[in-house]
Order: sequence, then C-alpha cells, then structure tokens
Amino acid sequence: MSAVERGGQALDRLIVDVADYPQPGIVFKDITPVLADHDALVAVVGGLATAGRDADGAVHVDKVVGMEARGFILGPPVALDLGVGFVPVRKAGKLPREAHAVTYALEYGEATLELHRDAVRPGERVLLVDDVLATGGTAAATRDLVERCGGVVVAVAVLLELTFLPGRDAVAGVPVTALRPV
Ligand SMILES: O=P(O)(O)OC[C@H]1O[C@H](OP(=O)(O)OP(=O)(O)O)[C@H](O)[C@@H]1O
Ligand SMILES: Nc1ncnc2[nH]cnc12
Repeated sequence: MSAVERGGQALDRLIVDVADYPQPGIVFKDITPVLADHDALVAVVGGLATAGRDADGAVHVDKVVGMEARGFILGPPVALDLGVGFVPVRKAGKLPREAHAVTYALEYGEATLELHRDAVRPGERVLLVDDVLATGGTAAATRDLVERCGGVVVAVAVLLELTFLPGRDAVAGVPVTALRPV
C-alpha cells in the first residue's frame, strides 16, 4: 500500500469529534491531526485537487479560492498541485483594498466574508476549497462573491461534508467533491 493510500485510510481516525464546541449541541470536527500527518495531508491535497481536473486529468480551473481560516490551509497546496493561483476570501475588515462583502449564516452563527474586487477576473473558472461543508452558507456566500467579480464557481472541494445538513443544496448546480461524507 502506498503512503498516500495509508494516509487516506487514516483519515477517519485523524478527524476528531469534539462535543459541544463551540457551543452546546454542535459536534465540532477537528481536522488539525490530519494536517499534522504527512501521508494524510498528501492524500487530502491530492484528493481535493481532483475536483479541478477533468476525466483526462486536464486542469479546468483558473483559480482556487479558499475561505478563512481553514480554506487558507488546504487551498494553497491544492492550487500548487493544479498549477494555478490561490485567492483568499477573508472575514470582514481584513482586506486592505476595495472588496465585495456578503453576510451569511453558518452552523453556529453569522459572519461576513469579503473578496478583493479584482482578485477574480471576469470569466475565470474557480474551484472553492474548504475543510468542511456544513450548512453551505460559507460556500454559497463565496460563490456570490466570485460571481460579483464576474467569475464562475465550477466546483467545490471539501475534506468533510456533514450530510445531515443541506450544504450541497446551498451551492445547487455546482458539483461538490467531499473526501469524507459523514
Ligand atoms: O457550511 P457552513 O455552515 O458555512 O460551515 C462551514 C464553514 O465553517 C467553518 O468555518 P468557520 O466560519 O467556523 O471559520 P474558521 O475556519 O475561521 O474557524 C469551516 O471551516 C467552513 O468554512
Ligand atoms: N461541525 C463542524 N465542525 C467543524 N467545522 C465546522 N464548520 C461548520 N460546522 C462545523
């Protein structure tokens, strides 16, 4: 078995459930042990990058967009794997230049995300990368931001999908690659 296969198999052990965090009733999926395991990290980055390639292996995206904060960890290595650039979507008030802003609800609260207006060019094809797809609020807000720039979100790739929540519906029409549906 290759190191990458071993890493993939280890994922379930490396994703740790934390009850009642950050608030009662939420089971928080802690992915930091995955990041600390080289083989698992290689497997995850490679798995997420498949969402940016077609069946022949050709890259079909121009940019990877990752959402603060955990999309900043997984997005850049995926962008490097695909040979494209990475664009950060930040929480409110962090970007220094003119930005689009969208406020949205997530599993445990509300937040505002922002994207520099010139970070995605009109017509660019975007792969969204994040660790978790829960309600889909973050992904839908990011899609909105990309579209305000004139770009198009052609795929979403996440490590974990909470399948008891309607995350996929929130990004209807966009294919979602989830390495671990739970
Ligand atoms: O599908 P949703 O319901 O929108 O939830 C998913 C989002 O929630 C988490 O981020 P969070 O906003 O907690 O920010 P963090 O990465 O800074 O902790 C996670 O990293 C996703 O971005
Ligand atoms: N249950 C959860 N665990 C980790 N990240 C999340 N983001 C939204 N819901 C989450």
